[in-house]
Amino acid sequence: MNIIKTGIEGLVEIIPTIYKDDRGWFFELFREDHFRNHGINPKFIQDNQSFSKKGVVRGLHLQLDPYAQGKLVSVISGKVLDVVVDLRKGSSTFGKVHYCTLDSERRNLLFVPEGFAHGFSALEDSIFFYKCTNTHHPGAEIGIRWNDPDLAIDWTVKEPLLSAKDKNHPTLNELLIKSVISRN
Ligand SMILES: Cc1cn([C@H]2C[C@H](O)[C@@H](COP(=O)(O)OP(=O)(O)O[C@H]3O[C@@H](C)C(=O)[C@@H](O)[C@H]3O)O2)c(=O)[nH]c1=O
Repeated sequence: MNIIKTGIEGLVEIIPTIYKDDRGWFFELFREDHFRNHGINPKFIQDNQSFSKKGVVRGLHLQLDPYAQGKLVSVISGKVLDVVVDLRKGSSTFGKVHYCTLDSERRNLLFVPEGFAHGFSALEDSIFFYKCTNTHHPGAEIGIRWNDPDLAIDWTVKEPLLSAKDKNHPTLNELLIKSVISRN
């Protein structure tokens, strides 16, 4: 397992070692001790799976404190473009967007710390799997508009299929003005 730093503190990509033999293959999806060696100590308490048809965009989502969720995200089948935005109060990379393609050949994973908005676009029909450090609290959930002009995220899909909820989120700037999110 190779844990690679991104340009954003605490956000790491994990490249597992895949052991192949005549029966098939094996890999370690999560190792607490390996994460700890990199100064990351997530305590996962919920696992989720979703299936998305090619062209679906889910996001951008986050839960506010005290229900913030760190997420270890991956795909079981298919390929997605995973997108995160650092919205941690006081972060030197506040507002920075990070892209990571997750695919079921490399079986790479992204660990997204608490305080990031998260979303993905399905580049193929994909089963998405993620571990969370907090349980689902709908009352603490907020969303940011997928096509926020300031974030200008390139989801690489032409006409995304979105949930009704995801079509109507405010922009990051609107959330900053209302102090739902603060930079400092
Ligand atoms: C996220 C979630 C949803 N649900 C229910 C609520 C709803 O009826 C149905 C679908 O929910 P959503 O439309 O919010 O699902 P989805 O759009 O897949 O939401 C997810 O998107 C990605 C990008 C994330 O980062 C996740 O944290 C989560 O917000 O599932 C749960 O029961 N538990 C959960 O943990």
